[in-house]
Amino acid sequence: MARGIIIQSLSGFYDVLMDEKVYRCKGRGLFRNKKISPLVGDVVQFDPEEGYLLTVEERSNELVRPPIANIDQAIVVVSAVEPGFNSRLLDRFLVLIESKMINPVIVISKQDQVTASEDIDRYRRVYEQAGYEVILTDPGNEEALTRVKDLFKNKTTVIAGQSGVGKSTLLNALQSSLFLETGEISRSLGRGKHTTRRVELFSINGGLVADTPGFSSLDFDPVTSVSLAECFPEMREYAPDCKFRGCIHDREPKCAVKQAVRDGNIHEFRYGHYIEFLHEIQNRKPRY
Ligand SMILES: Nc1nc2c(ncn2[C@@H]2O[C@H](COP(=O)(O)OP(=O)(O)OP(=O)(O)O)[C@@H](O)[C@H]2O)c(=O)[nH]1
Ligand SMILES: [Zn+2]
Repeated sequence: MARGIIIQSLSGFYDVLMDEKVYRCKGRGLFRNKKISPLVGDVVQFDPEEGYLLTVEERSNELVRPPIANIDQAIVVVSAVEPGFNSRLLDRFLVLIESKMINPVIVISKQDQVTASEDIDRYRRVYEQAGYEVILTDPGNEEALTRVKDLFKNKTTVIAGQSGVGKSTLLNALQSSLFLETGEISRSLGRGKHTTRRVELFSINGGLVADTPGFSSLDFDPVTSVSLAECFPEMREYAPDCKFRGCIHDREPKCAVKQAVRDGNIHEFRYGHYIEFLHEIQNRKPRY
């Protein structure tokens, strides 16, 4: 019996990667009966001679859009300009990624077009202080591209970020064999065209990367008001010192998180976004 990772699925067939070879397999009635639908990223046991999937191993996580399982890492791309740096949107991506137990890394693109570099530098420091790895890139910066490339080793990675921030451009610069389409940003609409569609995992520097943007949906469905603070690494550090158990760091007295904001150890805009997201979650309509 052999063990591999599904890197592509197309109309009933699954391409399974094992030892740098791809085996085209069929699912089996077994899966349909058990209502298991194999996903790209699934670790499977399979029969390489007959070309059949046998079992799907338990997933560490899964996304619905794009449909992909067992993601270790998400590279969140935000651009410094066009579209301009948006910390609220970045924080939304970070919360969703953290809530799926995926490790986020922040890439700030288009550094070659930056005029007010001190602003971007200030953001870099805030996010580094919060506990994130931050890499400033542009297609000509070999040193930064090498840092990004080194992230992929032995991991399954998705690239996330708003349209037009340069996700395809970054992947192209990393591995020209990926040949992703890049679209000129549509200035009139202020957003790029969606040019990346399929879900497929590509080998890159000893790991796998999805060629489609991760997290096309940005609502906080699986996040509760109690679990939200755990999606902010700098809050995880202070929350155990809050006076009240179950403190959600909003109106409670003797809150260690709010104290850390006053002391300047947690950045104010990060806390502000936390409160915004908290109220959004508290006000969401229950679903029946
Ligand atoms: N000057 C400069 N332009 C960049 C950089 N990165 C991307 N661009 C340009 O920005 C535009 C959008 O880049 P894409 O790579 O298509 O963006 P994307 O995030 O893949 O967009 P979607 O496919 O819509 O999600 C293209 O015109 C790129 O040439 C950069 O670092 N510097
Ligand atoms: Zn608190």
